[in-house]
Amino acid sequence: MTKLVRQFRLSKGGGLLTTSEESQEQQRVDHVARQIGKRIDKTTADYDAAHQELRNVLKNYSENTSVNWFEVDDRIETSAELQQQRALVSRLTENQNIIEDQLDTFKELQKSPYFGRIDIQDPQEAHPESLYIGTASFVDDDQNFLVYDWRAPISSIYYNGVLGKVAYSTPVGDQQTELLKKRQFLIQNGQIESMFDTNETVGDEMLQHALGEQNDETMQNIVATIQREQNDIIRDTRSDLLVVQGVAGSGKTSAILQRIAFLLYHSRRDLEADQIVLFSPNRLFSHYISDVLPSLGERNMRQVTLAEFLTQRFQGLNVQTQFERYEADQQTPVNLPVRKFQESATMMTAIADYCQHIAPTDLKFTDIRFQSRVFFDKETIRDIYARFPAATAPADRLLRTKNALEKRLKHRIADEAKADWVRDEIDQLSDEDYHNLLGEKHLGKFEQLDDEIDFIAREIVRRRFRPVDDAIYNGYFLDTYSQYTAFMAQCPLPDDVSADAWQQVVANYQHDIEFHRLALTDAAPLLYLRDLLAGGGANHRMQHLFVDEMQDYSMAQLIYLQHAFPRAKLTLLGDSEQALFKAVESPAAILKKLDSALNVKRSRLITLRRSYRSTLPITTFAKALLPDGDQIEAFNRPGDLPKVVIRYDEPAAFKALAHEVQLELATNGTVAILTKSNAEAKRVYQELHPQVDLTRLTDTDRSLPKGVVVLPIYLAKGLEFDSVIAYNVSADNYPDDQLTGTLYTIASRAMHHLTLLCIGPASPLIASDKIPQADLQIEHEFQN
Ligand SMILES: Nc1ncnc2c1ncn2[C@@H]1O[C@H](COP(=O)(O)OP(=O)(O)OP(=O)(O)O)[C@@H](O)[C@H]1O
Repeated sequence: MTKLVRQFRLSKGGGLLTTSEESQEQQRVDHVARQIGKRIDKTTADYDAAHQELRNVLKNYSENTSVNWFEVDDRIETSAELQQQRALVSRLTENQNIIEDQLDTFKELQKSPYFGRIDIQDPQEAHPESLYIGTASFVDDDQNFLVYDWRAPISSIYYNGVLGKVAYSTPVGDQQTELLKKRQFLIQNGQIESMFDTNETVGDEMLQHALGEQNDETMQNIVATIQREQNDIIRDTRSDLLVVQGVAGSGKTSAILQRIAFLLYHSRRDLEADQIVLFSPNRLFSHYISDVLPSLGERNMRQVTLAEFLTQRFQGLNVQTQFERYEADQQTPVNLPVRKFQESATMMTAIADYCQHIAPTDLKFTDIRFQSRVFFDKETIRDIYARFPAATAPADRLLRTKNALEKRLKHRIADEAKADWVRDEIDQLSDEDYHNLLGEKHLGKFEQLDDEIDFIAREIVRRRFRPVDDAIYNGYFLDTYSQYTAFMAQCPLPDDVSADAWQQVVANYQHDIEFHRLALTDAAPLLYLRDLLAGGGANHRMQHLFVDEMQDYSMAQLIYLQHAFPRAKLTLLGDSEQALFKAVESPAAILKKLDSALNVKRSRLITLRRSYRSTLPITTFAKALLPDGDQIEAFNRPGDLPKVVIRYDEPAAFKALAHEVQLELATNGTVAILTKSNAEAKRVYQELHPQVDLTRLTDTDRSLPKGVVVLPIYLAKGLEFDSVIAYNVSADNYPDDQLTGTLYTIASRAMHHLTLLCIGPASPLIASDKIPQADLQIEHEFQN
C-alpha cells in the first residue's frame, strides 16, 4: 500500500496546518482509539458470555434429541420441548452474531476512527462544535458522540457544503447551521498519515491517494471521498425511479452500494437487506462488490444476474443469456427492426391488452391427464373459467378455476376411496405405513375405526392423484407457450416489420420451445403474458430494485422487472456509451422513455460526467473514441500513455503479447487480456498458457484471481484491473464504429496501464484524427 507522506499544507479554503494542530489531532485519535479499545474489551467479554450460553443450550439440545420416541405422548411432549429449544438456539445465535458484528465494527474503527471533521456554529449555541465523521458512530460511556456515522443527517454537510451558511435535512425538518471548517484525515492503524483543511466537497488529495492504490480483488468502500453528485444518488430517498447515467468509472456501482448502506441505516426498522435486490451484470461482479457493505457494517443485499433470474422463472427451459446472444449476434446478422419491436414497451403494452381482453374460447387450455387418460378435459376447464365474471382479471379467473378444480378433485378422491383397490391396499399396509399415513395430527382423533379407515383410504387416493393436484396447483392446464404463439399471430406489427419476418420469429420461437430453449428476446414478453394470465410472478416484499449496467436491458425487460417487483423503488444505473448490445442513447431520451413506460410518480435523472477509475492519459484516449466524448471529465491522475503494439502475423503478435504480459505483471497486481469474444479468449489462452501463468474466465466463474486473466469484455463489465491489454484491436477485428462501445468499455476497465495489441494495421477507431499520435506510445508505425 502506498502511503502519503505526512503533509501540512495551505489548502484552498483553509489555513496553514501547524505541527501543534497535528499533534492535538493525533492526541484525539489516541483518545478515541483508547475508548474504542475499552469497548472492544467489554464487547469481547459479552461475546464470550453469549458464546458460552449458546454452547450450554446446544449441549442440552443434543442430549434431548436422543430421547425415547416410543410412546406417543412422549413423542408429542418431546417435540414441543424441542421446538422451544430450537427457538432458544436461534435467538442466542442471533444475539451472538450481533455482538460479533459489533466487535468487527469496533475493531475496524479503532484502526481508522474517522476521516473527516466539521466545525459548525449552530445559531442557538454560544460556541462552535467540532464533529468527527467515520464509517460508524461511536458514543462513549458518557454519551459523547466521539464519531458520527457518515450517514447521519449532519454528516451530509461534510459531503455537500462549502464553508458558510448551510442546511441539512433531518427527520424533523431542515436545519440551518454555519460550516466553519472542513478537515480531512487519512488515518491508518491509529496514526494520522495525512490531514488538511479544504473548502471543496472532498479535496482531490484524498481522491488521488484512494485512486492511486492497486486494485484489490474486491471493491472498497468510498465513504471517505464521496463526491457531491454521488452523494445526491446515495442520499435520494424521494424518487420512485432514480436513473443514473454516468460515464465509465464515474462511481455508479460505488454509489449503488453506499446508497444501499444509507437506506439500510435510515430505515432500520422497516427495511432489511434481503428486501433489496441488485441485478448485476455477471457473477464475477457479484463477488467483486461483496465486501463493500460488510466493510460498512451492513449485510449484503440480494444479488442476481438476469440469466439466473430467468433460469429460475423458466425451470426446464434453457434461456439464452445476454452473452450467448452477443456471441450469436457476431455470427448471424440481426433483423434490427424486429428485435427493436420485440424489446419495446409497445410489445409489452400489446401483451397487456391481449391478456386483458382475451375470451375464454381463445385460451389454450389443455386436458389434465393422469395415467394416460384424461382426468379433466379442456372443455370442462374452459366452461368453469367462462363462468366467472368477464370483468375479472384473467389471473383471478384462473385462480377461481383452480379452486373449482380442486373441489372437483376432492369429490373424485372421495368416490375413488371406495374402490376395491384401495381397500386391498389398506390390508397390505404395515403398521408403520399405516401410522405414517395417519400422521401425527390425526393420532387418536377418530372415535370410530371406520372413520379412521375412510381417512386412510382418502389419503391413499390423494397421494395417488398427487400429479393431478400438482397440475391444478401449477396451472399446467393452460399452455402459456402456445398462448404466446397465438398472441404473436395476431400482434399488430409496426411498419418496419414485415409479415414474413414476423412469421420467421414465430417459427423460430416454436422451434426453440420444441427443444426446450428460449431466445432472450422472448423471455420478458413470455413471462409477462404468463403472469398476467396465470397470476403469480410478483414479489411484493422487495422494497428496492437496483439494476446496474441498465444499457444492457431492453425496455421490455425493465417493464417486466417492475411488474415482478411491484412495490420496489427503482434505481437504474448505466452508461449508454458502453452498450455492447445496442445503440447509444442520450440520458434525457432514456429517462423520457422510462418515464412513460414505467409510469412512476417521482422520477429523477442524475448524470455523472467525471471519470475516476483510469489515469488521465487512459481516460483521454478512451473519451476520444466516442463521438461526444468531450463531455467526459477526466480525473487528473498522472500515468503512462496507452501503448499500441502492432505486429503483422499471429506468431509475432503472441510473442509480443507474452512479453507485454510479463512486463505489466512486474508492476501490476492484476493484468487482464480483454477480448471481443469467448473464442478469442480461448485462443489467447491456448497460445499463451504454456509460457505464461494465466487464468481464463468464463461466465460460470465467481471470483477474480490475482495475476493474469483472459476474458471476453462482456464478462468484464463493471470490473476494473490495474493493467488491461486489449487483444487484437486491428482494422480487421474492429473495422467500424459498430465496435466503438466495445473498445471504449475495454479501454475504460484499465486503472493504471492500457496496452492495445493489433495483429495487422490498427483499427480506424484508434488510427483516427481524433486521437493525436502524441497521446499514444506506438511500438510500430501505422501502415494504414
Ligand atoms: N468518490 C470516490 N472516491 C474514491 N474512489 C472512487 C470514487 N468514485 C469512484 N471511485 C473509484 O472509481 C472506480 C470506478 O467506480 P465504479 O466501478 O463505481 O464506476 P462505474 O461508474 O460503475 O464504472 P463502469 O460503468 O465503468 O463499470 C472504482 O475503483 C471506485 O472505487
